[in-house]
Amino acid sequence: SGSSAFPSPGNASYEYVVIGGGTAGLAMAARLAAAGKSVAVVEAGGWPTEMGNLTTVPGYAFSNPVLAPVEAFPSIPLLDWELLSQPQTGASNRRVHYAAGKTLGGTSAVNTLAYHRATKQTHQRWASIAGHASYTWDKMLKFFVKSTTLTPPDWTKRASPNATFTYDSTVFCSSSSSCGPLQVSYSNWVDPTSTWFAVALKAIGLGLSSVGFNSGVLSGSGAYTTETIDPASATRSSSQTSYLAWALQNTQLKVYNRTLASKILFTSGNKASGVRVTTDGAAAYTLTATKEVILSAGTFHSPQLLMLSGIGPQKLLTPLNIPVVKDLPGVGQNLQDPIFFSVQNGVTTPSLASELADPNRVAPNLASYVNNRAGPYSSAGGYIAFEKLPNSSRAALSARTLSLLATLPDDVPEIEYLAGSFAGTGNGVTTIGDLSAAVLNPFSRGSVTLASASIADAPVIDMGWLTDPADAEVAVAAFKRLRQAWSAPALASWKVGPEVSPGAEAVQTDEQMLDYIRSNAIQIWHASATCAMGTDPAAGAVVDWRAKVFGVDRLRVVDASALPFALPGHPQATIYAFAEKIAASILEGN
Ligand SMILES: Cc1cc2nc3c(=O)[nH]c(=O)nc-3n(C[C@H](O)[C@H](O)[C@H](O)COP(=O)(O)OP(=O)(O)OC[C@H]3O[C@@H](n4cnc5c(N)ncnc54)[C@H](O)[C@@H]3O)c2cc1C
Repeated sequence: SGSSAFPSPGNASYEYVVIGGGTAGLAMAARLAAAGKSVAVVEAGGWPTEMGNLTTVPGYAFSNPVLAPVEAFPSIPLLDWELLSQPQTGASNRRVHYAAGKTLGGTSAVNTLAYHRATKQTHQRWASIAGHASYTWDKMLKFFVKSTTLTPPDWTKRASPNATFTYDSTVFCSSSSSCGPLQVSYSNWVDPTSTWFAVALKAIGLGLSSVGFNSGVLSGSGAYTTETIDPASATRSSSQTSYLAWALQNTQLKVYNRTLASKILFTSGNKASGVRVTTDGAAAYTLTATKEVILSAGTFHSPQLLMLSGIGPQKLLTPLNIPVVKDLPGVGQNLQDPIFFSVQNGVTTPSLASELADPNRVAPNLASYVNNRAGPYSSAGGYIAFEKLPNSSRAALSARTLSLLATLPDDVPEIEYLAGSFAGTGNGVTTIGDLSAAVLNPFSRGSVTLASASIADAPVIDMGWLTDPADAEVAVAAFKRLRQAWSAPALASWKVGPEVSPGAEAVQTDEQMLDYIRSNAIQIWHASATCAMGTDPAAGAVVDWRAKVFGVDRLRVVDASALPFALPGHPQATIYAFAEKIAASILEGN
């Protein structure tokens, strides 16, 4: 079926073959196809709507069972790779399920929708590590702009006391011709708990930002974050609903979904020449790439595919009898995974979680969503704040930790605070307010390695949580900040009863705090840098500034794995912009 966008399985040839129809992969594929290139995208999963409304309705984003970070996690094979980590030696030896989207849209179809950008000096740091000025904020801004369309907040629907704010629209497109497919807007409902958390965070010094978190400034304030929500329908905007939907209408892009890539093929001279794939587990075939193979399989699967194809640490490949195409020691190493943990109290207000859990609220909330695209179902939460720890917290840090933190640029926050909630526990309490802190710049390092030489076996994942003592010290300092925020006098009328978790009695000393964190911290789902960008492959870099893999030809890695380090905060905005940048670079002949 040569004219269909969804070709039948069988050998075929394209200029570009993109492995992974996820966040970065669909943006890459759409841009190359829009320029008239012949492009195929290979995606292991199907369509996110195979799980009904779960991936579509913003209110479900946080209650999606796919998020469960526990060993006994629910199986959702239509959406999730079902990855389970190695025991985390720094985190009570827990094995953790790590969600990763297995569907068109990839992880953009299962994430929790927060959209914001990194800081100006983060981009300067990226440019220095990549050895190329094109990663500076000023040079990257056009790609953030090109990937998105911003819709201002709908103040009628958001009508809620104390929840107005200002923001910077100049960092988004100004005319439809310069706008991109990803929809960025604000929830059409304000969770009352988040307005209280805004008060709490203000009490510890983090007032409301006047520009929001898309202008290259994060540290020192809170903000209602933009989200990847299409305001017209109040539904999730993923790379599938945005870039792919557009490309299917406007380009000749070919999509091989339910198709697993097992190996990148090379011709003599280490030139990538195509990809071995299988659709629905049937006979393998080859998609030839006459120009390039672009690997966008994500933080866990991009290094897996590189290693299965002979590119990686020789000492790991040889024992598995994988012929080495290129000994590249950094592949799968350098994994950086921010963790977060919370302090919880009963509170008097309803919240997103309690609204969705209350049987008496289902009918009115559904009516509001269906008829008016408003109410809790239209919302994915959204108050966050960033800071560098204040001097009062730094006083407790060791010299080593302080010197490690001093290697980060001045404007890079160390902690992110997130306002969340759970449905309540009885005793008259209907909502548990959940204030979390994330340690944004882990010094611990994890890895992705192989269990076998076969794609049938999941990659072996070790996030390395809290194995560097600096992360443990910063985590304890952040935990104390959470309690400071909760003890703000302004919250007295809102809080109900004693601290629910971990409990004021049970956790008092630094040691007890660290024990609690080791036993309860979870990932904030931002693992990255397993095929890190840099200039020196001997020092662990896997790709250069063009995202080209060192030591081979015609192969790039474009996704969260190619980021040089953990970005401060939520990465999807930057991953889309990164894909736009490399697509532009390819089209310019770089
Ligand atoms: C639960 C969760 C919540 C998150 N919340 C947020 C948030 O609120 N804001 C934010 O900014 N970020 C968030 N993130 C992080 C962000 O969504 C991811 O970092 C980002 O989507 C990763 O994009 P990617 O292109 O690297 O990979 P993905 O989007 O995961 O794409 C990889 C694609 O490759 C496919 N693939 C893999 N292996 C193969 C193979 N062998 N053959 C064929 N196809 C293959 C996968 O199925 C997938 O579609 C969240 C992540 C998770 C898991």
